[in-house]
Amino acid sequence: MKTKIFVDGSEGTTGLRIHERFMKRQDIELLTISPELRKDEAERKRLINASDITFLCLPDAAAKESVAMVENEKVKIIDTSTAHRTDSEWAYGFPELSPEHRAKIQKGKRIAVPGCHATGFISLVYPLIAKGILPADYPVSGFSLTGYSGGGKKMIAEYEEENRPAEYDAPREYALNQQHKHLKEMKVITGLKREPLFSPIVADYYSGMLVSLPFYTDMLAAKQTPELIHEFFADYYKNKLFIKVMPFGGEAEKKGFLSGIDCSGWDGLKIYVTGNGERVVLSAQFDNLGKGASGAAIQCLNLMLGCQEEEGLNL
Ligand SMILES: NC(=O)C1=CN([C@@H]2O[C@H](COP(=O)(O)OP(=O)(O)OC[C@H]3O[C@@H](n4cnc5c(N)ncnc54)[C@H](OP(=O)(O)O)[C@@H]3O)[C@@H](O)[C@H]2O)C=CC1
Ligand SMILES: CC(=O)N[C@@H](CCC(=O)OP(=O)(O)O)C(=O)O
Repeated sequence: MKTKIFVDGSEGTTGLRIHERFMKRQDIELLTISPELRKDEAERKRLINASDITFLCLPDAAAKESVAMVENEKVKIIDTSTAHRTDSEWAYGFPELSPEHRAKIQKGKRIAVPGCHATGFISLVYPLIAKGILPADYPVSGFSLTGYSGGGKKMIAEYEEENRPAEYDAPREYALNQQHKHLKEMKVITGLKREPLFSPIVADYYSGMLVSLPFYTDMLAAKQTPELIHEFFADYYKNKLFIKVMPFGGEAEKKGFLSGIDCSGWDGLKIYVTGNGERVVLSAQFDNLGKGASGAAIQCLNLMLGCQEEEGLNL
């Protein structure tokens, strides 16, 4: 029997990507909403309760409203918004972090898909804290480059507007008040004692991310070198389809540049370890719309359905 799926917010950036990926799948029956009714509460409620699994691709407030509409206790929810990511009743949709995360997604009825910046940050910090390499009270800081699709339909329209301001031609730092919406999940999911100092930067390309976090090696729990940290990550993410730890001293270092766009259109995440004996930089490179949003959401769905984890994804 086919799994009935409804995408609430199917005309948004993330919703469209999720919808597109289902077009080719034989195991799924898509429940669709008429465009003119897509914000109609009664129609959304009807479709949510008629589905086996509903994806929420909505702003936070609307995502909370949708969850409150669930009356059919069999309905499972995969929420791409920030609304439920630190709620312990929800599974955090990042299966590579630990066997416990994977199991909670497989058995779960409520799954929160990680935020895009948070995906890169947590892929780097969670393993280091879990294995005692990074003290939980380390003052973690970092920055993150993102394509403008990370800002959804509104930001896409602003960047693609013919008479846009000249400042859009250059990368722009934001979240200057240090209150970015992903800080909470970065702290709660990794176990850090405080929220990191985190500076996102949006630039003039459609999609792709590069999250980079610097560390002093002598402030880590045991004597570390970039080579040892590289070995650690390669082992931690060994045999993971969606996470590749790139060779130490490989192509990127030979070129001398890491780009924010390299993983655009790909659903996995690459990790780089660079630096020297005193200072090491860990970087996660991926697509904000792939492993940072719709790719991660579909990966969670596949785990819940018990099918191939990579079904319908670009790897
Ligand atoms: N873009 C990205 O890289 C990522 C986005 N996310 C998250 O995914 C969610 C969706 O984001 P994104 O796709 O970028 O946003 P968009 O703004 O592109 O899309 C949101 C969609 O939700 C619709 N919508 C708004 N309110 C309601 C409502 N009350 N009922 C039904 N539909 C509604 C909007 O309608 P309308 O078309 O009229 O505007 C729009 O189509 C957000 O929570 C976002 O933070 C997560 C990870 C990455
Ligand atoms: C460029 C840009 O504005 N990007 C968004 C991130 C999009 C995202 O990941 O949003 P969720 O938290 O809902 O997952 C931002 O930094 O707020």
